[in-house]
Amino acid sequence: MKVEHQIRAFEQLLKSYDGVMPLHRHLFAYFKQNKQMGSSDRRWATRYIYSYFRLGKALADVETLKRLAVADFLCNETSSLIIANFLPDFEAQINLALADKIDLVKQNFPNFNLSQVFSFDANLSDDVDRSAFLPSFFIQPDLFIQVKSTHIQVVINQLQANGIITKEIGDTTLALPNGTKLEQVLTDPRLYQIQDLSSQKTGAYFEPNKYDYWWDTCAASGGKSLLLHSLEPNIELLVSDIRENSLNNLQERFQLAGLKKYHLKAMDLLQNNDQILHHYEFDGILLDAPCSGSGTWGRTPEMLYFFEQYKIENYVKLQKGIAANVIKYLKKDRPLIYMTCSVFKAENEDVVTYLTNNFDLKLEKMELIKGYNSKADSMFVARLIKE
Ligand SMILES: C[S@@+](CC[C@H](N)C(=O)[O-])C[C@H]1O[C@@H](n2cnc3c(N)ncnc32)[C@H](O)[C@@H]1O
Repeated sequence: MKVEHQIRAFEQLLKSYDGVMPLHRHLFAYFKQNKQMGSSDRRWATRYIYSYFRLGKALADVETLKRLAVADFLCNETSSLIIANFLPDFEAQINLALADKIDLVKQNFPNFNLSQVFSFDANLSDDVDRSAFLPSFFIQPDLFIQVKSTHIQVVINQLQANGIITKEIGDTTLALPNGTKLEQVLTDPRLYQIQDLSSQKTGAYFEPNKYDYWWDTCAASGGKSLLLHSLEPNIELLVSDIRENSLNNLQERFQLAGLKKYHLKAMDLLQNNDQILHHYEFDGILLDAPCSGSGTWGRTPEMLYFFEQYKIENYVKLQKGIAANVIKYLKKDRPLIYMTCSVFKAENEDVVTYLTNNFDLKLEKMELIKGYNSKADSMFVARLIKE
């Protein structure tokens, strides 16, 4: 395929995308509309546009296609027509270690500044290691699944029989290459749950007791509820979310996992819900809050390019507002588990400080679970006890 053809396909795709919808959804719609693009065209256009956004705001003054060549060089271990055409001297270096590739780019583009890849540096939680976090955007994260320890060997066998490189992480977690089509390989969907590694690690903060009644306040399709249930199968749950359709998905997942003891309510937790909830008292509350998602931008690198700073404050208002409305339904001495998939201090440690300063809550422990060294997302979790 000629490079001109790939360039045209990339430029048209880039022009068509405004950052409003997630890039993977845009690509799905775009390829559906552009049926003349064959599978190879689609694959290259996808690789190029993801590489392009992984560069964030770095080298903004460099011409688009040259910038794409730098991005594609940093993000891939195989060459491309774009690299061969626009950075021919780099082509032979495609298999260098990432740190060496970054050095090579710096030597050739003195304006290259890693901190412009993620241009919200000043907002990061304190213990993010910038020197590991920033280059992590050039590496595609893995796909993680949680599997019951009793089934893990069956699952590994099925994956390996299909030639899928499988990394075992602990007794119940597997890391797989991103894009693995699990439903085509694993015949029984009850055997596994897709859940990021850091998300799985938040479970260590839940500490439920047998027969507890917990509330998953922002349940979406139920990832954290399923994690809680895997830790304590006797638990009873109230699950809620403002989005009714996400709760439909949750019901399917609960059925597959055999989670039966639950009640479901679609609720806007910024409103007063006393009419519905006045008699409720929970042994634990999960608040997996709506957030910027900045800990997951390795999977959605378009956000490095399109996210706007002012949005952080909007999320903080949501987080504080929802927390303020749910705490009163928590029993004394029991935990509120506050979580985000953000790496921003304002959404994490600062919200915790707000909660301990304004409510009868004491911080037991908190952590920014760093995924950037494990090809995973980063998450924040805090365990706060009602006094
Ligand atoms: C980070 S997601 C939750 C992910 C989920 N817990 C999981 O593990 O898959 C945050 C959720 O908060 C919900 N949400 C946003 N605003 C809300 C509100 N005002 N009241 C209730 N839920 C809200 C969103 O619909 C979204 O599903």
